[in-house]
Amino acid sequence: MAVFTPLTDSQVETFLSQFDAGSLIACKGVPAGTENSTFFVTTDRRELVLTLFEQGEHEELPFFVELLDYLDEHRLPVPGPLHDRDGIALHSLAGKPALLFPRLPGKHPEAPNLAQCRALGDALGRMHRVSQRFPGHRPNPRDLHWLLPMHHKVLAYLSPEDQALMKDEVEIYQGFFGDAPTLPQGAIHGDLFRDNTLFDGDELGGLIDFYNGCTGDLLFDLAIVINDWATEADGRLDPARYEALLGAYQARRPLEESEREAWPMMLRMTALRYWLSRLLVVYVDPPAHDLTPHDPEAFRGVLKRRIAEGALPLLEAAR
Ligand SMILES: Nc1ncnc2c1ncn2[C@@H]1O[C@H](COP(=O)(O)OP(=O)(O)OP(=O)(O)O)[C@@H](O)[C@H]1O
Ligand SMILES: N[C@@H](CCO)C(=O)O
Repeated sequence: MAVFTPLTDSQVETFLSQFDAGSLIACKGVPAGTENSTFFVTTDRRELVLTLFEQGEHEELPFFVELLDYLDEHRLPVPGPLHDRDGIALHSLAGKPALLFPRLPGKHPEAPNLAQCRALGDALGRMHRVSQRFPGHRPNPRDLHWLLPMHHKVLAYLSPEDQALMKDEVEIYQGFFGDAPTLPQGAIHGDLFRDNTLFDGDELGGLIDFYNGCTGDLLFDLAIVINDWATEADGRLDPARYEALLGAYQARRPLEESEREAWPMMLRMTALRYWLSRLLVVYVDPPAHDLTPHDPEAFRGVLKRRIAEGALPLLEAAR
């Protein structure tokens, strides 16, 4: 159930007629996704994805279009939005902002193998190389500046032990990142979980769902990826997936010394970022629809592991 706004064929036909993308054969709502209405659209020329933006800050949509255009121009595997005959990508449909994308091949990897981890590390490394020159700007909405005020909102729902854990951690990040040198900056995906990628076998079909995209620490993106892609259900890092992903990443963009120093702390901070965002969904701001929220406990577990065990060693870049 991720069609919050149903569309008629005639609405979609009129919408499509503005683009050079062929005429409508079929339009089917996509059940996955929790935030936007997504449709798979088949025309006589190609397969497309139509997204209606149901929530979020619509004034930020031009940033996402610019970012996807930029990455697409640099040959990254992302769905570059289609522009109409006047060069405009962002439209309105059924009263909602709408974008049309190419449909990328593949499905989300549930248990990624090493080849898939290498492919993802390679793509993210390439993306971060070019994204450092991306001219757009959108401050990271989920960095330490967000953790500081937001963690107070969930404390009342936590056990005394978890309250202490969360408060202590946020204080440690403040001390650490407050004194640390600025880390390499650029445009980041901001939520590159397995379900925001598509794989056709071992081949990466694409990175999707850039609506957490922003500019900030590149290392933040990489830590989110490791905490999802190279982590067991009990929060433990999987050494083989960790090395495959980081080796491929660093072959494209070797980490700088400042990043290597910040790495264990960044893994902790991004684990807490998801523990907190998931707690907020469960207790503070539940969505109107009845989809099962993601489990906050999983990221509490990741955080506790990272605190107890640190990061695995960061090998030198494979050259
Ligand atoms: N360009 C694309 N090519 C192929 N499939 C796509 C594309 N964009 C989206 N999808 C499919 O549609 C689903 C929902 O899209 P998306 O993740 O953008 O929605 P969402 O509502 O923002 O979801 P989320 O809960 O992940 O934030 C994806 O899981 C994927 O299966
Ligand atoms: N990737 C997020 C949900 C979408 O923002 C999570 O796993 O909590």
